Amino acid sequence: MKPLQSDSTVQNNQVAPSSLSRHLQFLGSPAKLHIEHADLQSLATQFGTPLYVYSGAEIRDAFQSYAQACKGLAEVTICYAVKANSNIHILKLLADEGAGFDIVSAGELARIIAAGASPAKAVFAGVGKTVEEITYALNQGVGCFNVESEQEMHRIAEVAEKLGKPAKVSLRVNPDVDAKTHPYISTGLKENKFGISMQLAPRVYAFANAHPFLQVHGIDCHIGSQLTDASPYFDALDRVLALLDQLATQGIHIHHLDLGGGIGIRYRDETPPKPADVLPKLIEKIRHWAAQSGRAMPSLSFEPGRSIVGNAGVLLTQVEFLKQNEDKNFAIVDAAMNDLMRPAMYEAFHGVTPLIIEQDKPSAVYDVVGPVCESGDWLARNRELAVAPGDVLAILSAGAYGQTMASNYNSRGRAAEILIDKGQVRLIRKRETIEDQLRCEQNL
Ligand SMILES: Cc1ncc(COP(=O)(O)O)c(C=O)c1O
Ligand SMILES: N[C@@H](CCCC[NH3+])C(=O)O
Repeated sequence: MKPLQSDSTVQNNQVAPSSLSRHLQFLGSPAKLHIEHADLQSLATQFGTPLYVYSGAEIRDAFQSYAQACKGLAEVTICYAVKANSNIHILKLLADEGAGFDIVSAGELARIIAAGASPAKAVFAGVGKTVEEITYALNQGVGCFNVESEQEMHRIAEVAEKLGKPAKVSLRVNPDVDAKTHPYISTGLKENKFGISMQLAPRVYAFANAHPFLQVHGIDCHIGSQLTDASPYFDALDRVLALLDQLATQGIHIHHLDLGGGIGIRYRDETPPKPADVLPKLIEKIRHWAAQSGRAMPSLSFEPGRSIVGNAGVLLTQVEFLKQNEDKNFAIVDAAMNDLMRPAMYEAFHGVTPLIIEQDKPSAVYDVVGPVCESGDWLARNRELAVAPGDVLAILSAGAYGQTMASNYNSRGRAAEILIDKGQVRLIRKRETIEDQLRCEQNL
């Protein structure tokens, strides 16, 4: 295959070494990619591709980086955002580490229950909670609803009254700050659908405070995802604290702050802040505010998703064909946009590397594309890769919003998932079969 002229858009070599994490390393000669001590090529041979593989140690380390950043500073619960990766074995691992959970649907609540976690440690966000979802959550004893509209507050009150079960509520406020991230994953601007405006919040709190079946628990604010700059967190916190002062003058006292998730990860060359860079400073600001206004320090929670699991996972995919059209080379692989939606949806960058680095193997510049019938079905563009048909590639930083955003488009089954943890290789989700896909449409 003729190598293309390299230009500045070409990603030289297969992988930005910085995207390889502590538990994802090339070992041996020839260099083979490993997660902890498991050889990924052997896993691809044993379990087939496409295959998601996660490092339990990486997930634990990432979770502990949050827990340690807050240790001794305040009463803090880290509520892992289930939408990032909702495999029940990963949820169990995190529950065992002490995580609470941020959920957005009855399905996510059912998953944490299946994982053996306590619903009381779950906060339920989302702009469109149905009566059925609210009923289920109250019956299961969900910790708190993060309420996103006045209408939703009324609905929760009605359901709670009907069931005779008081509901704990926090308002998710929209602070109208720019999280400086991709517009599709910014959530804290007034043009976004999320949260209640600062202007409306006092009225909704007053309603909740007066209702016999609502218990005002706290305030919640999540401004967006893949944040690489910490300053929007501080802007949002300033606005939240100002609102709390205003509410206090109405006799509404808030004792819990949920500051959301959103800390980014390195996909290519980003330098996102670490929890230890951000959380202690946020906590210090809250402590200072509480001391100045003569209040007790509130309890806190954070809702990280991507930064817990993103760099703990890779997607393994086999090269089926190398193809050349005009002046473009394609590496056609067996994973596609239905397995990893992020490139098609956000033009997101993911590092790519062959699992085995063979010296002297000729390289060329490829677009790595899947078999789905869409021109947008690409996983990586303009990458210099030394590959041949049959080789297996790792798509890096695929642990968050990978499998959870997967679909059956083109009637493709979802990939299998493997967790490497404490020296063991565990299949944590079977590959979806054609029969699995047909089940909901047959024998009706
Ligand atoms: C309400 C809420 N909390 C937490 C998260 C987790 O965000 P991230 O994965 O960026 O940490 C999200 C997703 O952006 C969210 O919508
Ligand atoms: N799906 C997004 C993140 C969305 C965050 C949810 N509010 C991504 O893949 O980056």
